[in-house]
Amino acid sequence: MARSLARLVKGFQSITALPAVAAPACASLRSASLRTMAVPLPFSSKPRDFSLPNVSWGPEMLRLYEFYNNLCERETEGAEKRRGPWQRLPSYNRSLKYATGGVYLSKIIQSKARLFTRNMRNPGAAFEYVLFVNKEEQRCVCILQAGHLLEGPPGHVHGGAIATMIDTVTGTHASQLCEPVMTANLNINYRSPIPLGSTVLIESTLDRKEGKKTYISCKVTSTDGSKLHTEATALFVSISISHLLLGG
Ligand SMILES: CCCCCCCCCCCCCCCC(=O)SCCNC(=O)CCNC(=O)[C@H](O)C(C)(C)COP(=O)(O)OP(=O)(O)OC[C@H]1O[C@@H](n2cnc3c(N)ncnc32)[C@H](O)[C@@H]1OP(=O)(O)O
Repeated sequence: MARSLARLVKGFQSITALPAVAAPACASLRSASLRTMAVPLPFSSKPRDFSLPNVSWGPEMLRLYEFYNNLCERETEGAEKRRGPWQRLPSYNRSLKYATGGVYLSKIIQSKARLFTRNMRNPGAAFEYVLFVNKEEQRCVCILQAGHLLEGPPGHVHGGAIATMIDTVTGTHASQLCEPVMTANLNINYRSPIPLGSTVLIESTLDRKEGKKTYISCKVTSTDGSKLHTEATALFVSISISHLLLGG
């Protein structure tokens, strides 16, 4: 048990320590790099980074991706590239594979476990999103393109899917500030429906930290900011990895 705990902690550390990175800009995406980044090699040993553009991304998703991706690099006077204020967060669809030898879950469950928001094989069918974090401003921005399988009310995104994305964005933001954390409380006000297939912005800001507690606010808007779709507040509580293993 102690050995598997150590393996799990090491695994989680390696996942959360994965560097946030800037990716190539969109101009080149339409050509060679889109092909190489979007389509995972069938037998690649590298995990696929789901936050990179793929063929399903529409023009608005690509435009915003390019906008924030450009902010990930700052050009100095000597035309040198330096790290900018924003960082793109890579996103993978499984954590257990890299985290543990599998003591507390059956091998079958463990081998099949996938991150809820990254479990669709068809690009564009459900959650297409990329997160950028600005550590100086303690802000996080997610660009979401909501696919046709997320329908709730006819032609619009399901409230549970919106809640999932808010939890994902605020949770990722909180774990950037003080990892690991779990959602203790999530309050959501749905203000206007999100059309299926549309691209929206999900912005998360740190309200305050009090010991083990991290309070975060979040809003979902149209990409030009003119329409407020959803507002939320969330509380995250810092946990130890054994909390997950021993069932809280
Ligand atoms: C792990 C790393 C993975 C990395 C891989 C990356 C993967 C890619 C990222 C994707 C990101 C997805 C992010 C999804 C994040 C989830 O969805 S998590 C899943 C949903 N959440 C849960 O299942 C949590 C279930 N609840 C629990 O486990 C426990 O209740 C909690 C939340 C950990 C709290 O534990 P606890 O023992 O009650 O904590 P305790 O020390 O008693 O309380 C601490 C403080 O919090 C307060 N508090 C606790 N609960 C509440 C509450 N509900 N309301 C108000 N206050 C509360 C207490 O009053 C206390 O306050 P103070 O007395 O200190 O002032």
